[in-house]
Amino acid sequence: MQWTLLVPLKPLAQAKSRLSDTADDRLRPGLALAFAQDTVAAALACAAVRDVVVVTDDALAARELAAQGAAVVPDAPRAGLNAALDHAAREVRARGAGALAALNADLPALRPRELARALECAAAFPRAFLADAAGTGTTLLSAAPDHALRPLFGPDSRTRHRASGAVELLPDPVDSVRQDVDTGADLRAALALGVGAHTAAAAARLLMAEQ
Ligand SMILES: Nc1nc2c(ncn2[C@@H]2O[C@H](COP(=O)(O)OP(=O)(O)OP(=O)(O)O)[C@@H](O)[C@H]2O)c(=O)[nH]1
Ligand SMILES: C=C(OP(=O)(O)O)C(=O)O
Repeated sequence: MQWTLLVPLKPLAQAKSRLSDTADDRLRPGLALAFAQDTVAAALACAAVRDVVVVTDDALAARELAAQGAAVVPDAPRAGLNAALDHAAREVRARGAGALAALNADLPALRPRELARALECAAAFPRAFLADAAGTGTTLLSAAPDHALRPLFGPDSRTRHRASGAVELLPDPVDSVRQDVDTGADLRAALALGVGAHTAAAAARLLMAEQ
């Protein structure tokens, strides 16, 4: 099965607010963009992915991610993450997309093969999801062709996605797909897994600023 991935991204100036004790206002937007660039690069390199559609209103991120090969859908509802995903899912389905998955933009250690493994498991179910490394959230939510995505991201989304009937995926280790970065500790965990080039450069700038 070939997938269309929806990658939602907040305006960079507001993104990753929980990283404010790790990266100040001058560095945090660049860090959020770097996470998204590494996420999109790995997604585009995944053999199971047909296309990557970034859902954002951020002009700089839209330009940079389009240059990598992603399509961009504006966050027209401007009513939060789930509304943005619902809107983008309708748009891409109207243009003929089949299997869909929402994938967070904060997965800087993402490995194409691990993403392929998670999507391969997801292909067996109408709707499925992958829990994040912390165990309470969700990094990926999938919908087979002809099934609505029905995103329920946010606090305790693992429980909410399960309660909605989505099947929890338990693939062989896919740590890089689960390791979202919300906090400084998450960033250290992602760096230990091995991040993409954009995040490596942004993390080096963080270290320089600390000295
Ligand atoms: N398009 C769009 N994306 C969103 C919105 N809210 C969150 N996202 C994205 O959804 C994904 C998961 O969100 P979070 O992990 O909470 O990221 P965040 O909102 O930047 O982080 P915090 O500010 O710390 O809550 C990230 O890729 C965000 O950029 C929204 O309102 N619109
Ligand atoms: C929006 C989510 O991400 P986070 O927990 O990283 O805020 C979620 O897990 O549903």
